Amino acid sequence: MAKVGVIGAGSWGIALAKLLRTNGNEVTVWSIVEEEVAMLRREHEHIDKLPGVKLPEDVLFTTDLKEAVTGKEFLVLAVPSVFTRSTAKSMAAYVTEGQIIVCVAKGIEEDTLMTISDVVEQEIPCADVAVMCGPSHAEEVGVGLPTTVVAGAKTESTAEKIQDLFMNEVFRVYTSPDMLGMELGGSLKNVIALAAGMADGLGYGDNTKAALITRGIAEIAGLAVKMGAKVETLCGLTGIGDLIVTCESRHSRNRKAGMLIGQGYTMKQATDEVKMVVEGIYSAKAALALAKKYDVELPIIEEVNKVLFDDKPAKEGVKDLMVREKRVEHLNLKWEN
Ligand SMILES: NC(=O)c1ccc[n+]([C@@H]2O[C@H](COP(=O)([O-])OP(=O)(O)OC[C@H]3O[C@@H](n4cnc5c(N)ncnc54)[C@H](O)[C@@H]3O)[C@@H](O)[C@H]2O)c1
Ligand SMILES: O=P(O)(O)OC[C@H](O)CO
Repeated sequence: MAKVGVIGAGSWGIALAKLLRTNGNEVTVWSIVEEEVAMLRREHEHIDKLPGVKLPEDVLFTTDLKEAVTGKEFLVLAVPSVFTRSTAKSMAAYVTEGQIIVCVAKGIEEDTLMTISDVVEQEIPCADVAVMCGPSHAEEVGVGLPTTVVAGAKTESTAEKIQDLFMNEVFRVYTSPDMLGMELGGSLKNVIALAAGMADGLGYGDNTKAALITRGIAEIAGLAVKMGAKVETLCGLTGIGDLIVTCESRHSRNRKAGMLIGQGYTMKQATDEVKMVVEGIYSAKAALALAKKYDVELPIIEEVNKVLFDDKPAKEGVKDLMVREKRVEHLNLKWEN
């Protein structure tokens, strides 16, 4: 049994807090939002973001970051990516050497183009910073449906500690040394999910969706591998696995936002309707900036940016993808004759 602080009380933080308590750990959940903590103390349930998922009565809730961080062997950082730096900065005063921080948010910092784990490491250099991601919607983890994820860390021993902490008969955790590949897969899939949602909103079919998923992973892998990630990671749970779930699931926030945009909502109207964080909107610009920096073509992600930020109708975006200059499927495959 370990002492764990879950930092962030949105749907993912709450689902993981329940899982960690079920595994026998002592769990304290922190939120910056006072009303949220009051509601969680009263209801033992996040009635807005994860309704129907009751937390054991002995899970503690606090707005005091010092209380949530001090003396915990593991800190699970579950705030949306835009709040990662500010939250890590505030945590830094209380974190001590060797505490393991498991980053579970998915994003790329827009100004610096840094991954979440790099941001946390910059703000809290004494911590052992790791990541955990994969195809895992809070709504399903919260009710114990079989789920698989990957724990990535700089050392095998840390990855295995995280594996042991979270793993149970309905939550299978693999390990990986490729944190970069995991984080890029997890962040960039959200941008493709917006495109998949737009296709749904436009009334397009399964062929369109399959095309977006497969050409989407080709875009993600092309960029990620050029940045130093391993191709195996993009073929695994945190690459194609997470992309499939986010493009297909009724729980997907990014797909839902895209669908509403495809139906004619503005970006603001769509995110207001979804209510939970739509990370792909933040990662879209960062992805384009990375593509420029690493000289990689990202046609789907480029069109998503135009729809989100230049008011281009989604239908025109799809058409422009279809009539791009003709080409081979894989640039590295050549005819021998
Ligand atoms: N929900 C999922 O199924 C899921 C699964 C895997 C990964 N993730 C990732 O986890 C992260 C969190 O997602 P979520 O779905 O829990 O989000 P959410 O929208 O449900 O929750 C957001 C939470 O952030 C916190 N918050 C609000 N303002 C803040 C501030 N100024 N500073 C710090 N914290 C603040 C609050 O606790 C709020 O409830 C995202 O990066 C998401 O991609 C989510
Ligand atoms: O699928 P979404 O858009 O809800 O994103 C949340 C998580 O990244 C799912 O793995």
